[in-house]
Amino acid sequence: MEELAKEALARDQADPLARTRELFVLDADTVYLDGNSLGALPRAVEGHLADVVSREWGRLRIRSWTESGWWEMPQRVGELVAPLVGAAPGQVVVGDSTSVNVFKAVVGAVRIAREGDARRDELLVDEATFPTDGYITGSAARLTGCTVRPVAADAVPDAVGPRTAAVLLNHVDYRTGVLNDLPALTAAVHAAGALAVWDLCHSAGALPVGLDAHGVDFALGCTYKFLNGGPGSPAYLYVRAAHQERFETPLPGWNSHADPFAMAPAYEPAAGAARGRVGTPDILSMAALEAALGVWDGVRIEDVRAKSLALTDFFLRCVAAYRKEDGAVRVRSLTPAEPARRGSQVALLCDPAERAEQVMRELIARGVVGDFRRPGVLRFGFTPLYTAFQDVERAARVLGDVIGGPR
Ligand SMILES: Cc1ncc(COP(=O)(O)O)c(C=O)c1O
Ligand SMILES: Nc1c(O)cccc1C(=O)C[C@H](N)C(=O)O
Repeated sequence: MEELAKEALARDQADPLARTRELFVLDADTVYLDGNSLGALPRAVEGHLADVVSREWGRLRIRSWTESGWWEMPQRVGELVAPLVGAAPGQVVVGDSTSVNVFKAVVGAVRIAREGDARRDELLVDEATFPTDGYITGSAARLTGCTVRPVAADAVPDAVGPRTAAVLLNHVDYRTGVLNDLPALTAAVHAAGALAVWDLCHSAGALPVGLDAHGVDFALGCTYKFLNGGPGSPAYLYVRAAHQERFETPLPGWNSHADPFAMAPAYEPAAGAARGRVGTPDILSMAALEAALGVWDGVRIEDVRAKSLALTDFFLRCVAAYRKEDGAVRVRSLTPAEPARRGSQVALLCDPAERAEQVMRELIARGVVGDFRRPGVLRFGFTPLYTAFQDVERAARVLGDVIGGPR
């Protein structure tokens, strides 16, 4: 087993992304593998937030809406997210939560689909979706007179048809870490004349997305996972340039008006990404996100993907090497070994499932932080900008110890 520790050291020494770890606040005695839920704190955030609070808010006060660029922040920070998801400028706006952006995107997509064919009255939703997407799509369906049909992502090409208005899919499954085939599924949705809406929460910042290249219609995601924006940091909405003129938001707040300060009684939508705004943006959270996105300077998402796959692959190998066949708890990976099907997390199903929560508690007590999802899944997220191969080896070794005791 010393071999694996030696390999981890050598791989860290050769890692072209090793320098970015220094940009984060981490502690030496903890292996943090929960960046797929809440990313670690980038060092630059604290000083930037202090300045925004003390100078921009404290001294400039109301002037900051113009002088500190607060008003334009949703679009400006959107332009920082755009290259990470493969979007040319002018298509991404930051604000609100993922849940709220699911609502804007799904209703917007239905309205556009109906312009083409008023009979389209069905929404397909990834049956394994993170719950909020399903709940919100259900409500969007009731409001637009659609029905919702949950389907497995792989079954979308067979299920989508002439009645389908839009399909909501998750790029990476939050529970299993399965990476869905965004190019192929988007193409299948389009072949049926419907629109594709993608939730990128678990892929943005971990792997290339290619929204423009693959013709995605709408996309949204949170910024507190692999984009490290902080707890509750604002989400983003992508509306493909070709749809922006026809995008009729279901939440036409005054910030999305063509001339907000006209305070006009009649609504006239803004052009471009600003149409996805609603009300006053949360400046402090958005400021934290803006500073956090600085860690991407000079980083290529392709390099991040290469390291992500190397980390998850190495973790699967280490887990296989360190687990004991006759241990108290057996684990089986729900995350595909096939790289093209793998996001940036590994989900291990415990047998017996009831032991999983206790296993994760024990791991955390021993300095390895992942999370637990019912009924018996241990989730480990790998953030290439700060996860080291030595972290991976240590996490698997501690896991082997925790699950390897007598039955
Ligand atoms: C795929 C996915 N969608 C949505 C959310 C959450 O949305 P919100 O930021 O609105 O809580 C999460 C995680 O919390 C998620 O994993
Ligand atoms: N958004 C979260 C929160 O507000 C509290 C605790 C966890 C979360 C999460 O991000 C959960 C996460 N989306 C998941 O994949 O399970």
